[in-house]
Amino acid sequence: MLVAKNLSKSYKEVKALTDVTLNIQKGELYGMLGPNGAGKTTTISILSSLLKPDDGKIFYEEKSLYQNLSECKKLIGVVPQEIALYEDLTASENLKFWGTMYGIKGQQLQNKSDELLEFLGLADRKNHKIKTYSGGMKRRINIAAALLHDPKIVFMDEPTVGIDPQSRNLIFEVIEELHSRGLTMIYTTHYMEEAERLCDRIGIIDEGRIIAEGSLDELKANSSIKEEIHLEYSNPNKNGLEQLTDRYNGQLLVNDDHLILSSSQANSELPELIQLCSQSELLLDKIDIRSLSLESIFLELTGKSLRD
Ligand SMILES: Nc1ncnc2c1ncn2[C@@H]1O[C@H](COP(=O)(O)OP(=O)(O)OP(=O)(O)O)[C@@H](O)[C@H]1O
Repeated sequence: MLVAKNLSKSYKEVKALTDVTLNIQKGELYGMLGPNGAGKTTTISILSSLLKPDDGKIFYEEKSLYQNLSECKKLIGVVPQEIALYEDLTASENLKFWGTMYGIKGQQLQNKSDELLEFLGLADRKNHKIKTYSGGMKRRINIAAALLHDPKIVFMDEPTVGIDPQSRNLIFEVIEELHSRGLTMIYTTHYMEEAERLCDRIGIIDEGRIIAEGSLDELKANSSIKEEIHLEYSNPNKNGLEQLTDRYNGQLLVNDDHLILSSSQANSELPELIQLCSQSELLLDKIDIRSLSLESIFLELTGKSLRD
C-alpha cells in the first residue's frame, strides 16, 4: 500500500529523520512508537505530502507520490495531533467545511457526515457547537473529518493525547472497528500500551531513526530481556533509589511509586534485588514478575525511558 525509502529531513541544524524506510501492507495497522521529539509527526507530515523530505522516495500502490500527487492525496486521510476544528461551528458544520475542502458536496456530504457522526457516537450532539464538546469528543470529530472522503490509508498522530481513559477507550474501539473493516492505518504514540493493544506491527523510533520493527511477539523474541520485575515501594528514598540505579545501570526504570527491572532471569535476580532494597532502606509493598513490555525493550535499545 505504502512504501517509503530512506526518508531524511532536517530543520536547519536539527536532524529530524535519518534514513526512515517503511513498507506498509494493505489493511495493516502500523504503530510508530517513540518519545516526544523522536520524529513521528515529521514522518507523517512527509508521508501525507504536507512536508517535503530532503531525501527519499514515497510510493502509494506503487505510484510515486510526487509524480501522482492529486491521485495519491485522495487515498490519504490525516488525523492531526492538533485538533483542527472551528469552535464556534457545530460538529455538522465542521464536517461540512472539511468535506467541501475534499470536494464532496450536497447530499453525498450530508449522508457521509451523518454516517460518521453515528459511527463515532456523536449523532445526538451533531448540532452542538464544538466549544461545548469534551476533549475526547473533539478528538472523535477530528477523526471523522479525516474519513469524509473514504481514504484508503489514514495517519493518526497521537489521537488520544490529553483525554481521559474512558474517551481513550472509545477511540480505541473506533480504531479497532476501522481496522476490522480493512482500513490501512499508521498510528503514532508514545504510549506503549496503545501500540501493544492496537498495532499489527510496531516501528520503534528514536532520534529520527527506526531502531526496531516487528510484531509485538517478534520484538519480544529479539530482545535479550525475558521478564520484568515490578517493585512497589512506600518510601521514595532518594539515596536508596540512586544505589539501585547505579547497580542496575540501563536496566532499571524508576517511577513515582514503583521500579521496573528488566531481567533475563527474574527468579535468580530477585534475591539480590530484595537484599539491595533492604540495604537501601526501601520499604517494599509488592513484588510482581511480569512478561516483557515495550517499555523495557525501548530501555534496552536506547538506555532511556519512553516517558522522559
Ligand atoms: N518546524 C520545526 N522547526 C524546527 N525543528 C522542528 C520542527 N518540527 C519538529 N522539529 C524538531 O524535529 C524533531 C522531530 O520532531 P517531531 O515533531 O517530528 O517529533 P515527534 O516524535 O512527533 O514528537 P512529539 O510527540 O513531541 O510531536 C524534534 O527535535 C523537533 O524539535
